[in-house]
Amino acid sequence: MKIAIGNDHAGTEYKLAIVGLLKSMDIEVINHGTDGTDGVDYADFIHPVATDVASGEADLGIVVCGSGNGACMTANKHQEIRAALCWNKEIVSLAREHNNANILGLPARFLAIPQALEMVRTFLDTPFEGGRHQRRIEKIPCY
Ligand SMILES: O=C(CO)[C@H](O)[C@H](O)[C@H](O)COP(=O)(O)O
Repeated sequence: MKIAIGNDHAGTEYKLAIVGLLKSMDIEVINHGTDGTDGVDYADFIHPVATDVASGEADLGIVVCGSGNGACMTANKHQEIRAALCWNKEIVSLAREHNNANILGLPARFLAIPQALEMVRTFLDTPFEGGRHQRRIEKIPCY
């Protein structure tokens, strides 16, 4: 499995913790985020994640910014992307089971790091249910 990850300055500490978790699981990581804490513009670091997931270069993506909104809004501009802004592991499960989310969006300023790591594990472990949800997600990119 290969994961693309991106973040702005608000998400750096979280991104580094997530990369550590993924590497401990022998998961390959493509790091498109800033590794610093100087202010940057999230879109510059999130579009490459969405491009990797959309092209199949990465299996899934993870994006992190302060609220998670800017990161998800950016990723969701790509037709093939379903980026889900999540704030607990139950929402993450639903984002995978019902929405087949291919990018997890995390709001760093509203999560503790252990909680974010648990959400990442849930994102990776939870399969899409298909069925009625397949029909529904096929209607998302129509407009
Ligand atoms: O873009 C965002 C909001 O959707 C992110 O939360 C950013 O991380 C945030 O706006 C950064 O804010 P800052 O005041 O420039 O640190």
